[in-house]
Amino acid sequence: MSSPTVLVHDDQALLAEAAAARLVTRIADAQAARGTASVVLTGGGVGTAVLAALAATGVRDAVDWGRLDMWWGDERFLPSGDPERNETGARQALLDHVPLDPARVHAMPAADGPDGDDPEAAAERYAAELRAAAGPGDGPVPAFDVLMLGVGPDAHVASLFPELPALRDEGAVAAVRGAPKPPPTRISLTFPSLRAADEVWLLAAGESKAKAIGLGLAPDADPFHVPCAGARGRSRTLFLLDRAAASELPPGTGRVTPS
Ligand SMILES: O=C1O[C@H](COP(=O)(O)O)[C@@H](O)[C@H](O)[C@H]1O
Repeated sequence: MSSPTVLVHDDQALLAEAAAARLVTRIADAQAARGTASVVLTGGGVGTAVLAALAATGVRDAVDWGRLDMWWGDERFLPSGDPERNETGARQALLDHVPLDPARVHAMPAADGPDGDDPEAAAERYAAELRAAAGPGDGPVPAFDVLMLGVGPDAHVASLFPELPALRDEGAVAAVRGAPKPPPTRISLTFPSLRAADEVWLLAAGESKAKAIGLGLAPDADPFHVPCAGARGRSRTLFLLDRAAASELPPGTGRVTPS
């Protein structure tokens, strides 16, 4: 697992634009090297802003959208098209505006999907889809090129909330019940799946995230209590922050301030 690097931008708008530009480069590099790329999307304010920034930038044409797999780190277990679903936000912000191959858009099952209102079965279905896409050298999930995560004020990432059993789930995908943030029922990649990504990017903006980010970067943080401390990429972990979210970093945290 990689140690985090912290990058601080002036505000959320700049953070979203910079992350979008970074994402284009990372996808284009992977496609140049292997012919294909895979990205894991997040819901939440900054995650959706990054997708909207990507849709708005001319350099989006540097991506071969037909050779990109899109996955999700978590989903609110609601009916298809519900405005609270992370998928709905991602489609509106980006996916409806670029020529993706629909077969490579791997949305998590909805509560009115093939498994009905059964999040455990839906989680197992998504795990099977991930397993089927994994390469020979991979584990139970593909080696994603980039996995993005929003960070909640309680330090949750994906739908891994502090002290819930999903944090200790050794499978690839967990059903989550009793989430403190609505809706209570969700589906989430587990820590082992998040850590399969080559690069993990944690995105946070605003003062309400400062404490969680500070705790997540503390050297002795326990991911069971501070989930964002447990999300790390194999090659690289980036904390992409705005100034407000970076206002409570632990003393001695190295940071890069590009703007
Ligand atoms: O519920 C969720 O929240 C987080 C963070 O959202 P934010 O609006 O506070 O940035 C998000 O990353 C996650 O995917 C989502 O399901």
